[in-house]
Amino acid sequence: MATRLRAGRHEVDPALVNILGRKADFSEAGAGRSCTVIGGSGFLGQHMVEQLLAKGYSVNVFDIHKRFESDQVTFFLGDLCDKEALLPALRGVAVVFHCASPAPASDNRELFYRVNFTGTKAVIEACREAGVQKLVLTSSASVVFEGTDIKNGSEDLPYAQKPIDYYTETKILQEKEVLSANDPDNNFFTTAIRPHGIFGPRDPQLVPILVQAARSGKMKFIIGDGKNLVDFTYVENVVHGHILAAEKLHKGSALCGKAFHITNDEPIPFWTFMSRILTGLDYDPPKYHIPYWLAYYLALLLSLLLALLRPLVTIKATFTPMRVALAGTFHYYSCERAKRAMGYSPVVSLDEAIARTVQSYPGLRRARA
Ligand SMILES: NC(=O)C1=CN([C@@H]2O[C@H](COP(=O)(O)OP(=O)(O)OC[C@H]3O[C@@H](n4cnc5c(N)ncnc54)[C@H](O)[C@@H]3O)[C@@H](O)[C@H]2O)C=CC1
Ligand SMILES: CC(C)=CCC[C@@H](C)[C@H]1CC[C@H]2C3=C(CC[C@]12C)[C@@]1(C)CCC(=O)C[C@@H]1CC3
Repeated sequence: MATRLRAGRHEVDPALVNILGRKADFSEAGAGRSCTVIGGSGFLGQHMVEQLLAKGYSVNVFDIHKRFESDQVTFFLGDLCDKEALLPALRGVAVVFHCASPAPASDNRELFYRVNFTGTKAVIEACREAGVQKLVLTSSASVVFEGTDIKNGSEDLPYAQKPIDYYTETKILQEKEVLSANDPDNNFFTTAIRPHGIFGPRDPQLVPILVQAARSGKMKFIIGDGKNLVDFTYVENVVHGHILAAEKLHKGSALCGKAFHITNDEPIPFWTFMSRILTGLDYDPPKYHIPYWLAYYLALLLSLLLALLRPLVTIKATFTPMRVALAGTFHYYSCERAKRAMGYSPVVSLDEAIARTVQSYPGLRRARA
């Protein structure tokens, strides 16, 4: 069962109402200003909540954890796999944003399947039962990535037949469920946002992992020639894409049952991005090159060795074939479809995004001797 942590909703601060002088709206007819963010305690989820409140929406958060305080939000604590727990958080809202997932690093196949696949089916059923009109899923651009180059990939690329990991395999299953649930006859509309490499203040993964690698002396090598372009997307742009999607999703719109890449539209060499974050925090950037194929086979060898040793010891490698593929190949995507269908364009440039991100992690800055 979900635990409701606060009864009743507060009106938002009138100063935060949008610039047109009226409250923003998810519905054509002007009825729906309420939404639920499933996964609203997470990195992306918290940024979603902040921007939704700033635009004048009223917001419920449904999450297995409560990680922030706000008297403008109604919190519901529960597991999204439990439809009965979801229902109280979904009744009376126009839009559900589903951005909950176990962390990829948890490396737990059973959990990925249960939450991302069967849990998402529970979310869809609960939306239908609660009379929600729109469901916006946070998917991932990696659903089409197989570890080989993708340059300016469009949404027409087929789903990966060999996804890079099991987490991504369940993101594919999840996206298919959500898109096929689009049901205009019953006034239920679905869409999926596919971000890539989300970063920004309070991200618990990218910057902290990178700094940890730098502090333990593992950030010396550039895998490949360092020219491979990748999308890193500032969290506020990802949120902007989600909110636009919810606003433009209605009967007959081009968004119904479709997936959309949301990127910064400024692909950058993977190692330039890493170096800019590292130097911004006073760490040395990697400078020695190691050929891609050598790094890949070394990582493969290491993972085979660890698999052989697994009955005796369990060691989690930082240097894995999947990470080598992420760090050494091109994988950037076109967001033209989102531009056309929902009028998307990034609101924060990559330069500004990197500056804000670096500035937001004073505790990770290198201590000067
Ligand atoms: N961070 C990234 O670079 C990318 C993330 N995504 C997707 O974006 C979404 C959000 O990711 P992040 O904010 O980075 O993750 P996060 O780990 O910070 O947030 C996920 C939230 O989901 C909640 N959650 C997990 N299992 C739950 C359950 N059974 N019931 C209720 N709540 C549950 C967690 O408590 C957490 O608050 C995920 O769907 C992820 O797959 C997609 C592409 C890239
Ligand atoms: C584009 C994208 C999906 C980025 C987010 C994931 C990153 C957190 C990882 C992607 C490649 C990783 C990587 C390392 C750290 C974490 C990533 C940047 C290492 C630098 C860790 C130390 C090593 O031994 C080499 C790794 C290369 C790849």
